[in-house]
Amino acid sequence: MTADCRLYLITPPVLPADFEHTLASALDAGDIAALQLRLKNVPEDELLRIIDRLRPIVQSREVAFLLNDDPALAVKSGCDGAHVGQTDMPAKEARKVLGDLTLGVTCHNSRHLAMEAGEAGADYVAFGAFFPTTTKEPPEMAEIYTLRIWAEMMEIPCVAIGGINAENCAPLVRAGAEFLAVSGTVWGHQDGAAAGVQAMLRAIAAVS
Ligand SMILES: Cc1ncc(COP(=O)(O)OP(=O)(O)O)c(N)n1
Ligand SMILES: Cc1ncsc1CCOP(=O)(O)O
Ligand SMILES: [Mg+2]
Repeated sequence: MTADCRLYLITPPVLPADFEHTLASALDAGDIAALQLRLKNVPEDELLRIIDRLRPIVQSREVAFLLNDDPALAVKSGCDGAHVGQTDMPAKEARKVLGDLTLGVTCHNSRHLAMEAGEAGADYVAFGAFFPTTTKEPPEMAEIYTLRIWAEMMEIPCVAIGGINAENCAPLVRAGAEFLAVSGTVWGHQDGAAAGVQAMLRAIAAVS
């Protein structure tokens, strides 16, 4: 099953100057399902200012604006949802905080964690890291088998993440990932973020 695999962008760990412009060019380069703001160790007031700057750019393009780690701040700041990991807020609590907003949950390489996330009300589950990445030190690597079985058996959409690029994404698309979450391959693309998005979209479309 290769249809309907969409791109999910994660911001760089540190936002470069004029990121608004880069972000807009990436979002205008092709179909993007979501943008996750993922910044660590940034005080809440600064994060709120950043959200106020970036959220309209994303939401005006009908792209979901998701906040990493902090469901309460996501609600407070008008985001479309939040992504929580296993050591952030428990998924059940995150669902209560978010109401009807989108909830994504990190499940590493575990279908068991993904089942629990689904029972707690997750809108998507994320498996990874599938490939080496410099964006984060992943606690665990994930197997394509985990993704394939989940996609075959379960209705809840799954996101694949970790070191994904245009050259290595085909097996994840073939395994049934509904979304590919990428950061480095887009923001670090030698020809700019728009070219990074287009390379990913071409690679996804080429899978048959
Ligand atoms: C889509 C997506 N998948 C996984 C993660 C990782 O979340 P987490 O395990 O909480 O690690 P941090 O990203 O918070 O360092 C994610 N953010 N997004
Ligand atoms: C947030 C996160 N969680 C697991 S790997 C990863 C980093 C994804 O970024 P990249 O696409 O640059 O590997
Ligand atoms: Mg987290």
